[in-house]
Amino acid sequence: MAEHPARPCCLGWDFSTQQVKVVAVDAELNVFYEDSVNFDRDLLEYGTQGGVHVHEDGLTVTSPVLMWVQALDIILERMKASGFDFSQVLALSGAGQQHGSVYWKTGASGVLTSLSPDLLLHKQLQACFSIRDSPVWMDSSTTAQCRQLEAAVGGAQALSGLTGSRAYERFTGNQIAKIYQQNPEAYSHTERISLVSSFAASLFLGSYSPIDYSDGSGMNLLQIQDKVWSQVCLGACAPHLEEKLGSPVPSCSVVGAISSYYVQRYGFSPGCKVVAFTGDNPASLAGMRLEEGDIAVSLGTSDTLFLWLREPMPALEGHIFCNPVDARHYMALLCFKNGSLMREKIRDESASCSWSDFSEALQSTEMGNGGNLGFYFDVMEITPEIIGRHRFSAENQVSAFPRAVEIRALIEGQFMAKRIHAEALGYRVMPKTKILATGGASHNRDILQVLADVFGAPVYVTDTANSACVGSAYRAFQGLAAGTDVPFSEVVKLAPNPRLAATPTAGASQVYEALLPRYAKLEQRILSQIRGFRSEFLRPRHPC
Ligand SMILES: Nc1ncnc2c1ncn2[C@@H]1O[C@H](COP(=O)(O)OP(=O)(O)O)[C@@H](O)[C@H]1O
Ligand SMILES: O=C(CO)[C@@H](O)[C@H](O)COP(=O)(O)O
Repeated sequence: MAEHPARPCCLGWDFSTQQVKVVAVDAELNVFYEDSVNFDRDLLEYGTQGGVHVHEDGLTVTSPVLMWVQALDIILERMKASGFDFSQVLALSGAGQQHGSVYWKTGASGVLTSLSPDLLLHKQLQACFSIRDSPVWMDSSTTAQCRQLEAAVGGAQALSGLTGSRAYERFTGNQIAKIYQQNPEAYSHTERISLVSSFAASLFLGSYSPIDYSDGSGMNLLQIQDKVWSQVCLGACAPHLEEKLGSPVPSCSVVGAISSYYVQRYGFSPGCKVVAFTGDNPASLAGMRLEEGDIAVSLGTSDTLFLWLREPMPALEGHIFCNPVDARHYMALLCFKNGSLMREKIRDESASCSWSDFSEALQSTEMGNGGNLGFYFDVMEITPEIIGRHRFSAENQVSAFPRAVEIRALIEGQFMAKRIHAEALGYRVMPKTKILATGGASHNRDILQVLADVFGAPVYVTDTANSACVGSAYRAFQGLAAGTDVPFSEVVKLAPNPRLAATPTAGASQVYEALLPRYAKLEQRILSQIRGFRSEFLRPRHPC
């Protein structure tokens, strides 16, 4: 067993779509331990693809809740086997994929508070969930519930003004409403509903952790200005919901001390603090030390783009969340569902399953792709609501591209969409704009080059692409400093600065200034075709 010197630290966890990850960060903010468990590869028995099960209707998407628990067992056992000194952990915090929900069965809190240190968690929590397959952010089966919620509050804009977003299928309130409507018995046997983030925090606390304001903003239930549950939204979703959710708390709250289970089984100090867990995007904002004016682009399972905001400006597109590190401020977020899994599909089809062949294709093609543009949405996209693959040469619509052109069309299209939708929210790229990239695909320099070219701004990365994990560890340090009025920027002042990864190629701005309006126009054209098709298809048929 390797010996590790004593090193006081904080742990940062991330329960994301495809894996559970952890980092240990010392008092000088150096990351000295990293590990992850991948659901598809390391937990074959659950049979997930990309960490999820897509149901037969093509809309319902869930993950087995016990798989998440077992992944935590595996990582903790590995850390123990490697000689990790848990007694040095001062505090921990974490992140979860946003919007997903966990349904604790009546009586589960009793099991949580009396965990036996002799058994793994997943063995003890088997019977603790009234719904064993948790709906996750990729689910888009709740359109009816979304319309009901918007109608209850006076429309989409009214809901957005109140909760930061119009009704979105993946948002937790609509997911809860569907469960209540379709499975009222399971709902009535549920004593607590957690987000993935507060569920993970509960595992460490040995009792139910509250939901934090920032991840709570992704539910269509929280009034983002007053930071209380909206009674009208709760009432429109399901009965007795407030008591099942518990009261939300500021994101930097210490929610308690670690459960004695971890003290006895792994040697944590009983004084180790648990700081409220939050969503993976808010945690990334902390991990990247995002500043006002910067743009963060996360290239994980989903692609997201987010910004620091002083004033909320809720709109019909995009989301406003409470800021995870400064309770007075907000963050804006755009989410794109066809992110890494779409890139992997095109890699497998057009680059022999190899990222290096994929990169070569990007290197061998020109900026602007000779006027060839593509839209690649194998699953119904969130921003904008388009499905299918749509390719356009400089002249007209085409059904296929040569392999290398296909790859550049995918990546340029993904980044043009991000720029267009960010600008629709009022964001402008300025001469001093920095793009901070994170997530699995930020390892790929050629992808980052296209990002720099399309935005006409330099792209920076941090040493670890796990910004949600690192941000969680930083937030744990922030929790330790709570009550001392030390701002987050002060807590993370020793953290390494992001490194420059790509600068715009000469001539890029001319190429993309011309292409962006064309891409936006084609997007509108596809959207209106899809809307036309939908209304034709859904029009009530009168028997003649
Ligand atoms: N070299 C690479 N080029 C492009 N994409 C990559 C590369 N390495 C990993 N990825 C992508 O990173 C994704 C995982 O990203 P990650 O941020 O860890 O996801 P999540 O946090 O959502 O589980 C994988 O699905 C894979 O497609
Ligand atoms: O739905 C959203 C944000 O609104 C997603 O970004 C999820 O939070 C999943 O995150 P990753 O696992 O892709 O990081």
